[in-house]
Amino acid sequence: MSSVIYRVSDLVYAYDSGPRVLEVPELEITRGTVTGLVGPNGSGKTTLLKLLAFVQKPVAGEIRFKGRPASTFSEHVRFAVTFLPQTPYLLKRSVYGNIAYGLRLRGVTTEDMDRRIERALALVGLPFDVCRRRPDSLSGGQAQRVALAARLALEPEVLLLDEPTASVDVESARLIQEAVLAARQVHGTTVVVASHDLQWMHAVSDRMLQMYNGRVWEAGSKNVVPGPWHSAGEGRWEKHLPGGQRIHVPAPPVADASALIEFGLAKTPTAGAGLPTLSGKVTHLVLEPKRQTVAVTVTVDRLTLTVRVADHEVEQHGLLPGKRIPLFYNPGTIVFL
Ligand SMILES: Nc1ncnc2c1ncn2[C@@H]1O[C@H](COP(=O)(O)OP(=O)(O)OP(=O)(O)O)[C@@H](O)[C@H]1O
Repeated sequence: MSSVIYRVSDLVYAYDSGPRVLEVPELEITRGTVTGLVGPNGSGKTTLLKLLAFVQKPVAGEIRFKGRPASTFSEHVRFAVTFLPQTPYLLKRSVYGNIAYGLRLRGVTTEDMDRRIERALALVGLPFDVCRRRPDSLSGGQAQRVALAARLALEPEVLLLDEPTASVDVESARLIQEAVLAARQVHGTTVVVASHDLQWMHAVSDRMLQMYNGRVWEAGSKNVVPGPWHSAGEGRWEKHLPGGQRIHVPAPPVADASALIEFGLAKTPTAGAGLPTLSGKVTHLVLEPKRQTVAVTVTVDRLTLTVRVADHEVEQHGLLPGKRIPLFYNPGTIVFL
């Protein structure tokens, strides 16, 4: 069995006849992993999740699921993939009725039903007697956990979650995190989750993808740097930062295009030798425990950039908030979005 569960190629999506809101030349998702999608509002996270859920049809390109091309009506994806939208809808019936609904559709028998519902509720930290309650008597966090339990009860191969912790309390966010990790561990569920909660994402995801303007790339040291870019003559282009520093780029397609730039920590005399550098101040550090890395946020004039370093480098180089550090970049590798 291949370890790749999704293989996306040349995917394009646009709503009605509007502009392209998603362009993914290639993307693979490995079975049994948790992939986090991060990006600003409108960057395309929900759109990508809906395409992976096969509830929307791409304008162009293909999504292969378990090695086979899949469409919105494919039999082999219908029961394998389940999607929890940002504001899940609970039916006007008891909690039990809500969770049982999907199970009945899949032909689960009555004896199995109670066992699966109890197990799913336990995964999200709710007792079985919540079954009698009506959705309108639940708090926002409980309702979100019931909606998640309804998906977990299906023991799906793929669980797609859109902002599962957006409007829940801290305890619910923790329980949702545990439920996601348990689903992966117990059933080998592949999870793709979009969230703005970076700390939460770092705790659950094996891999993080960054989205911006409908594009996707591995999150890490790449930063979106907005224009405008100014011509410096002789084919040279640069951004003028308010403190007087400049970022040199290849010719942009339009003067206000955004550039994708990878920065490195110029920590030794040889790292980034010969490449241009910027001087910035460390503002905060976020531990990424699963990767044993730390995301270092650095402010360069008024531009906020992120650099990823191995966790041992933090101590080694005394990276503390307030410390001034040099960052290098390679103008030859810069692309425009
Ligand atoms: N139903 C729709 N009709 C037209 N355009 C849409 C529709 N839904 C989303 N869009 C547009 O598609 C783009 C991507 O939106 P999407 O909801 O996928 O982003 P997102 O990253 O999930 O945002 P958020 O973090 O706010 O949920 C945006 O420009 C948005 O305005």
